[in-house]
Amino acid sequence: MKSHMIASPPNDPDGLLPAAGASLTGTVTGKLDRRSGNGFQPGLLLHDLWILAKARVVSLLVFTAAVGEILAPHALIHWQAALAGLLGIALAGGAGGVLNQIVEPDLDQHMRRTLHRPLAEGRISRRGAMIYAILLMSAAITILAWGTNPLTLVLTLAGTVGYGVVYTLYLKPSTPWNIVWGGLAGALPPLIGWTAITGSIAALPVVLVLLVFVWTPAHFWPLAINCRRDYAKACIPMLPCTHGIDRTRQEVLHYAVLTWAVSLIPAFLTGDWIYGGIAWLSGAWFVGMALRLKALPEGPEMDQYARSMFAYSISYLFLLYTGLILGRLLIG
Ligand code: HEM
Ligand SMILES: CC(C)=CCC/C(C)=C/CC/C(C)=C/COP(=O)(O)OP(=O)(O)O
Repeated sequence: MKSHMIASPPNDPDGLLPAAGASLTGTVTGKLDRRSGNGFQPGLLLHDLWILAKARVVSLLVFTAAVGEILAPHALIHWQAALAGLLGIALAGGAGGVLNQIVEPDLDQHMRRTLHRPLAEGRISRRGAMIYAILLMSAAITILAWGTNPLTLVLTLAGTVGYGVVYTLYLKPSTPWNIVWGGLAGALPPLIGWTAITGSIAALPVVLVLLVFVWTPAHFWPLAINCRRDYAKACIPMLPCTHGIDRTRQEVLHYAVLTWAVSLIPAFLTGDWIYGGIAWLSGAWFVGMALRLKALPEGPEMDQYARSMFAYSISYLFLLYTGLILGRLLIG
């Protein structure tokens, strides 16, 4: 199935990758885990369900959907559809995260970032996780069917299936461009938010989808550079493993510039100069980071900087979408 050669991992010299139990979403799991011999702990179960649903990632998905809703005409009048849309996306996004982890416990065990996840450590069974995914998805479908419209329901289902099935099962193990196409699922929420209110598609939310779509590679590949040895060990053909670090840094720069350019389109569409200013400045910083990442010699400093760029990518997307709301509130 794999047509891409994965470089064998060099001896791991770095204290750069997160320590065991210190994944971005797994820090607390690591701590709780050491107490898990003490019988059933509801707090631990709740935390595991939170991790399984990738709740922190989902929170940004929901935020981008909320911005799609706020930008739609007459959002306040349709507040019930707005609420149903956000709840549906949160539940369906969570189901996508659970499906992803049901497929990948073996892979997760090989990566320090993910080895303390509930399925990887066997605290939750595949069957239990599948029941959880079905419950989340059933709730999402019920709420979206009741409170929104068929287009919103179909787009949300496409997001869950696109991430939980197409990306996880087919793209991720087979091509280094997995996240470019897989990112489309995670890019849909601003459009889903818009359709929840209007029931139709328009240019502005499509540009907002394009924005998250082109942002995703520059969001993820710096982390993949940082975690490349673990990806190689797990035989996942991520770009730094198949095409090397230099090519990956070049692609990060391409996508950072593309994201900067696409981020300016909404300013032209809406005439919103507050957003335009925020997009220009925060995008220039992102491109600056990509340039510095490219210039650094390979080694611990570059690995550390790659992780900083990954962290900034999240703040950057949050800033852009906050800028869109600010502009709408202040300029109208
Ligand atoms: C295929 C597309 C994507 C890939 C491969 C990807 C990959 C990742 C990875 C591997 C992490 C680290 C998670 C962890 O350690 O548990 C992460 C974190 C994160 N991602 Fe993405 N991501 C993608 C799309 C998105 C999208 C579309 C959004 C939101 C719009 C997003 C928002 C976030 C956030 C907020 C975090 C931080 C989570 C935390 O702090 O725990 N990602 N991403
Ligand atoms: C509209 C809708 C419902 C969309 C759902 C889409 C969704 C949940 C996208 C999240 C993207 C994400 C967390 C990728 C992680 O990649 P990975 O799985 O390779 O990372 P990992 O190594 O941390 O598991």
